[in-house]
Amino acid sequence: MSPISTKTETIAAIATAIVPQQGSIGIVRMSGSEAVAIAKTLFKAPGNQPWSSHRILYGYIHHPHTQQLVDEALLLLMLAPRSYTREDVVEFHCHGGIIPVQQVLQLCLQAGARLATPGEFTLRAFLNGRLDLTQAESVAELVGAKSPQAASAALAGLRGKLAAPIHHLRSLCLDILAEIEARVDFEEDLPPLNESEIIHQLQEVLQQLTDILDTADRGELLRTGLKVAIVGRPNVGKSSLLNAWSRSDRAIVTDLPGTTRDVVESQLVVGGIPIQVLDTAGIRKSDDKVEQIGVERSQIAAQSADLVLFTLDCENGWTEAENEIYQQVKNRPIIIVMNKSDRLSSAQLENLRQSIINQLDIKPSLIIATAATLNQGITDLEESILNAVHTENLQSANLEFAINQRQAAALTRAKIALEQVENTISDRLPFDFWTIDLRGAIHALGEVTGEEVTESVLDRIFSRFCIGK
Ligand SMILES: Nc1nc2c(c(=O)[nH]1)N(C=O)[C@@H](CNc1ccc(C(=O)N[C@@H](CCC(=O)O)C(=O)O)cc1)CN2
Ligand SMILES: Nc1nc2c(ncn2[C@@H]2O[C@H](COP(=O)(O)OP(=O)(O)OP(=O)(O)O)[C@@H](O)[C@H]2O)c(=O)[nH]1
Ligand SMILES: [K+]
Ligand SMILES: [Mg+2]
Repeated sequence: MSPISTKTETIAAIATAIVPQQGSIGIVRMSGSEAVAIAKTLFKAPGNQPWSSHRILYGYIHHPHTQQLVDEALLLLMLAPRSYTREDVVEFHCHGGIIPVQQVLQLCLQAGARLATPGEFTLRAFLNGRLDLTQAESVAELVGAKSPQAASAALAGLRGKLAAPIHHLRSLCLDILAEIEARVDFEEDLPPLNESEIIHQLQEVLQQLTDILDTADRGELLRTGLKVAIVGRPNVGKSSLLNAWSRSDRAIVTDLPGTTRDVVESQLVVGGIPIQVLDTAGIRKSDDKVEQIGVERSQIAAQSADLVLFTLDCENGWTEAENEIYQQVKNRPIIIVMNKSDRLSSAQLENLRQSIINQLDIKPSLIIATAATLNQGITDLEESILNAVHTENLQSANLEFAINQRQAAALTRAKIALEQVENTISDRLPFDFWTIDLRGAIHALGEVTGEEVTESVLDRIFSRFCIGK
């Protein structure tokens, strides 16, 4: 055990995904004061391989009492403070699957370690000052990333690209607070406050906060993504569209109207945005009890979607049936999909497009043509979706990280508090009033970095991690 580490409970967990009969290597890790001592009772390294930090040892894991052989493995030792948690860390790199790692974990627990709670390794990295809270949150976001773009934003966060400016802004606010507080306590002994300088600094902080807050929409898109519902009357080709788009046979397609009875889901990624696509039952009045429930579910799906792909059959054009359904969904963001475009000449298609534009008063970029069964128009569909969610702003954002909802909420509180300070100054209220809101802003910034955060907030954040992280 390294001299600077104090005694800590030793935790253990399987750090890799466990899948029966799969995964060539599985890792069990331990962190805490007893990690090395426990490892030494389980792991025998032939020859004289030194147990020194950042070394890999080769050997065998045995049951400490029966000497029963459990696995042939590698052991990685990282001694405090040079480890992820800043405590002594031992990793057993075992054979994959589920049996070796579970047996090794059991041995660690029997030898005195306790099973780690979700995110507890990263919690320790945070509590021991290796990561601030934004970096710790980025770890979970990186693991949960559904696209390379989401991973890249998380990695920027992990590398402190958000932490650095927030720490900087907080310390600027602390400096301003100190300046003002000095006047509250010793007004007579000090030169007068340079008010315009303070106002200038506040404006600077507010501008940076605004830039950072502008990454929230991108964060939301990259993390949560979009729910897109394909809606329309029966037989227009909704399920065919889902299949063409997801390059699968996910949904049943037949020439019978009323084929889809329940909502069918598929996951896609478009421009880095995870998209949950819902194919729905064609909307019409029906005496069939099952179909009627399906239609109700279509309506619920449309209302819960971020975007509705309102699909029609080009051959039938825009009919009264379309009008009726459109009335039900027009409160949602909509893209009109003219499917079965292969059934029309390009002149006819253009006429249909124009008549829809005239009737609905809708932006031309929100009407696209597809021929689902021929896999045509999918690229246009995706472009139109990215357009509809304004990703041009998202891509030009020159900040690599993207804040999450918790961070956005706290930064908004900080922004409002600083705007309040500006008001207090222009209203010429006494210094005490300035400091109240300034402290509020400092506190909110501290909630982002984790310098001022309650146990329950930490619990909420780390409980979303997986075990072993
Ligand atoms: N096997 C393994 N792979 C892994 C991890 C791990 O813990 N184990 N990681 C876990 O998430 C990530 C890598 N992150 C890590 C971050 C810091 C340290 C570490 O030991 N840092 C020390 C020593 C640095 C040095 O020697 O220069 C330090 O920062 O003091 C290790 C892994 C991804 N891959
Ligand atoms: N020519 C042509 N036929 C299509 C196209 N898309 C779908 N179809 C055909 O239209 C019929 C209905 O397709 P589906 O995908 O089942 O339509 P749906 O809207 O899901 O129908 P319901 O689930 O019954 O509401 C099938 O026979 C498809 O092969 C297309 O782009 N062009
Ligand atoms: K059908
Ligand atoms: Mg269908």
